[in-house]
Amino acid sequence: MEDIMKLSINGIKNTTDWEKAGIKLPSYDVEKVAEDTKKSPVWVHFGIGNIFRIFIGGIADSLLEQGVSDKGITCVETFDFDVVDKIYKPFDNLVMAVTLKEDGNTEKKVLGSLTEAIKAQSYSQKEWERLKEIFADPGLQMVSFTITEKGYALKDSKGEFFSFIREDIDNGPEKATSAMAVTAALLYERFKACKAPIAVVSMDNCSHNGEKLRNSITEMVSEWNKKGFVGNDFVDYVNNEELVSFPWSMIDKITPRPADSVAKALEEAGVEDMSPVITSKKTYIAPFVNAEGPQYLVIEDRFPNGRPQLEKAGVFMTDRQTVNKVERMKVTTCLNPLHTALAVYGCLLGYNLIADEMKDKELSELVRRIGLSEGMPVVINPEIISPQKFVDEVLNVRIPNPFMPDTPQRIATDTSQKVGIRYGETIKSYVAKDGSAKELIAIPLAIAGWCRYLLGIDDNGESFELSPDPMADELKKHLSGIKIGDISSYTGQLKNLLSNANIFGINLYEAGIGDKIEEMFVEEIAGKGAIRNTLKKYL
Ligand SMILES: NC(=O)c1ccc[n+]([C@@H]2O[C@H](COP(=O)([O-])OP(=O)(O)OC[C@H]3O[C@@H](n4cnc5c(N)ncnc54)[C@H](O)[C@@H]3O)[C@@H](O)[C@H]2O)c1
Ligand SMILES: O=P(O)(O)OC[C@@H](O)[C@@H](O)[C@H](O)[C@H](O)CO
Repeated sequence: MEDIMKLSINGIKNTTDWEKAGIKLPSYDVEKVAEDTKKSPVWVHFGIGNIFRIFIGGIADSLLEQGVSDKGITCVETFDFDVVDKIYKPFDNLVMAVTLKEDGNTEKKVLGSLTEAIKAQSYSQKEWERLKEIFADPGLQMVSFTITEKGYALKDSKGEFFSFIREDIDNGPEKATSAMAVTAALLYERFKACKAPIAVVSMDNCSHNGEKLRNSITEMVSEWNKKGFVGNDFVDYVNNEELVSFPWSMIDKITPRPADSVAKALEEAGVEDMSPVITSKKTYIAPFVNAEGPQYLVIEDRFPNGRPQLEKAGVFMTDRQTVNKVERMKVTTCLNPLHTALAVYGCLLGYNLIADEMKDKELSELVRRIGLSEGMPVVINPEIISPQKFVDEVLNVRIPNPFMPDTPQRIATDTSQKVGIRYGETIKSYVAKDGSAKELIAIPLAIAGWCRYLLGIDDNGESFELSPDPMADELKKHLSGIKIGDISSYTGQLKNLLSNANIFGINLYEAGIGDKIEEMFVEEIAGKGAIRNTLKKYL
């Protein structure tokens, strides 16, 4: 029996057991770093889930290990308070980072760089006052975000404010609840306290993420201004990029939900209480995070109050144009569109592991065509990373990594929020180049697959649970009346969806592929096995 090791500040004091188990520990003084960071915070992060913990937390850990920084990250959650209560507090904010290599080896390191975890609840005076204090500190340099794409949205697909955003607008900064309102309210505190500059950095997978974050924050502030909650001087502060900058970024590291197999291996090595939890808000999280080794973070170097030496931890610091090119390369052509195709077809064809799908002749061909034949011709080379090398690594090393417990079900989450970026941008590039996107086959097939996925019935006729999506109810309504095995039940139900430029970034009929997608979809509802047959026909 191994000695029991507890992931806690006291637990990691007995270094020998951890070393014996092959788990690296922080060489810096975790308690001192936490104490110093609480006294003068420099970096706050919102959306403190899996990728943040291993990748951004790993960057801060690396800077501490190298001695180029003596501060960690202050973690803030606006959405899922269970994350703080179940995963941060019981483990003294420590993270067990597990890297799953392609050769089957794993690297394990405890990260001590997450120094405080705060629930942003404006109704809880203690936590709200603490947040105000942090934002009032002139030394605070940056606030970053991984709150998922939907965390930035203020309006629904009809262009109306969501009801929770409407409440945030009506209730003003003191009662903010959503991530955007909380951020705007805390920037207001900073403005009132010191007017010091700050960088507000989205690290989510959305195209032009900095612009998206900026638009949402400035819109919230403008609505509050109209209602008299904040003055014009604050509006000017938030709109002045010399004072409040919104750098663009590109982030890349496949970070699956925590796997039971990894929890078991850690427990067998002697680390106690490693079980994953699924919170009531459906965050899949554990005291550990499992992820692949490759990682890329590219950030626009626009930090008006200075910044940690991120480049020392492998972050590419560059200009906005280069970030935009890298981001387009990854999110719109070389990685995420492939992922979404594998997500929807994986659910339809009964897969539970992305790596297994790469052994499937049709699915492997589908993503090769999306990335290599259809995506690559419209990629603009960002120079700092080679698109060809990048896509080759994605297709041949990263997605097929058999040790990565990544699932189509995870990637299928919130697809309605992503299709516009993952496919719409490439479709628009073809329209700009050739006048239409008619020559595309694999991308329309991926979109038809998503529509077919929304029926929640797989290729064997068995029903499956759709992954969460904020538009799920609305989308299901679009498809009402469609029956598998009865192609006459299709009477044009997809037309509203496929013509919705809010979802796809472009009206797909105007792009010349709406009819083709309908045709593929109808072929896919013909009966059992129709999805497989359709893939074979087109690939
Ligand atoms: N996991 C990956 O492979 C990966 C890779 C690159 C980029 N990303 C980006 O990071 C995001 C988060 O991924 P993750 O793996 O950490 O997910 P996760 O589920 O582990 O964490 C998501 C975090 O965002 C918060 N959140 C969710 N919805 C929110 C909302 N509406 N408003 C505010 N906060 C909200 C959650 O509470 C949680 O803290 C992704 O959506 C993507 O944009 C993820
Ligand atoms: O994180 P999401 O939900 O935007 O998308 C799911 C995956 O495609 C994504 O997480 C990838 O794993 C990631 O983009 C790789 O860097």
